[in-house]
Amino acid sequence: MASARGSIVRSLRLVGQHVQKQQSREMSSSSGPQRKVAVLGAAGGIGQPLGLLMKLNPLVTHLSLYDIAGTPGVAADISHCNTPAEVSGYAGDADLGKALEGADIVIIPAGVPRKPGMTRDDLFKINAGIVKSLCAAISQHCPEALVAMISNPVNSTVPIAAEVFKKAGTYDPRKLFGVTTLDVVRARTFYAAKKGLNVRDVDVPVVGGHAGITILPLFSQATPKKSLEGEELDALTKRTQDGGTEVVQAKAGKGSATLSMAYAGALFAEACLKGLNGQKGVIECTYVQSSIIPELPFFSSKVRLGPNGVEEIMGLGQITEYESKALEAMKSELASSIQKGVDFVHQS
Ligand SMILES: NC(=O)c1ccc[n+]([C@@H]2O[C@H](COP(=O)([O-])OP(=O)(O)OC[C@H]3O[C@@H](n4cnc5c(N)ncnc54)[C@H](O)[C@@H]3O)[C@@H](O)[C@H]2O)c1
Ligand SMILES: O=C(O)C[C@H](O)C(=O)O
Repeated sequence: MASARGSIVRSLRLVGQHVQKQQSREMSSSSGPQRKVAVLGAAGGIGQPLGLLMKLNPLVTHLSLYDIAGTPGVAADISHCNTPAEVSGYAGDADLGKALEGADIVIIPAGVPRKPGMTRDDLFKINAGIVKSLCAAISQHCPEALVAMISNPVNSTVPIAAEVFKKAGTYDPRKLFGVTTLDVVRARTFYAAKKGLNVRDVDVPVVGGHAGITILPLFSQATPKKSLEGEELDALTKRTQDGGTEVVQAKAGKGSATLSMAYAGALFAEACLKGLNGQKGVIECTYVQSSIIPELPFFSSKVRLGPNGVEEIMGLGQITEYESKALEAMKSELASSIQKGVDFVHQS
């Protein structure tokens, strides 16, 4: 009897804690700034779980879900979660303006994913056009928004977005990002597992771009610091670079990373929201217009985020000979992917 009463008291206490947490979340959301986040490609493999994670984020007050089809259903479903963000679903070109109007952040996972045997660059033919038309709409309806590009090939789709914005006269390089957070998420996971560390304590900067050898994890700067060299370093570097292919092969024709990408995209969007809201010390690796490697006008490195997007692009820090060789090796591929994106906008 006494133990039954004890367990009822414990359950009531847990319910009380849950309600308190919920209330404090609602207060922080209703007392904080109004923030509209738009997801373009919201009915897709990434878009759906990403929409869900953004609905759970207390910094989001309005979630706008856009796709060419299917979004009313996704929006109705997500809107039933008892968190404060208001949810709207928009489907089709005619609704794109409404989906974007007033957005603070636009996240773009629209476009086709890889199948086994394909490179990310094989997606260029289809995704370049999709990104171009979505970015034209952004420059018309929410030119001040931060734009977080997930659609592949990121190494080219970000330069495409930049050129579209330049043409429209709305380009602000501080507000355009290629989302490379999944590379960081993978590097942290693989490093923690290899070194027997608690993954929550681990960080690994990843620089360069987002395809094969252009992905360069800087394990020499990983924290907590553990010795990593020779074959072990090679294997971990390669696994991080091939993380996307590992998932594509495991899914065997049913697409590429969606759930881990939604998680990574939500982490990145939250960092952008914190920066917009004036939180200090928000640092993420992301692919942005950069001059730290002169021959690569876009490059991913640690970036400090703030109320205007990019506040500071941090240098590479001290890198090892191994990393410096890998950096040299990626340059021509990354430079030509960037140029391919630029040319696409000017030739089409
Ligand atoms: N940056 C990264 O780390 C990373 C990680 C994983 C996947 N990706 C990329 O993200 C993209 C999406 O992947 P997915 O698995 O979600 O694909 P998916 O096919 O499941 O979903 C894509 C969605 O985009 C929509 N879409 C197509 N054209 C559109 C348009 N003009 N406007 C709005 N929506 C449009 C489709 O209707 C679909 O719902 C792919 O290009 C993939 O390679 C990037
Ligand atoms: O690998 C892909 O095609 C998707 C994505 O870029 C990833 O890294 O998982």
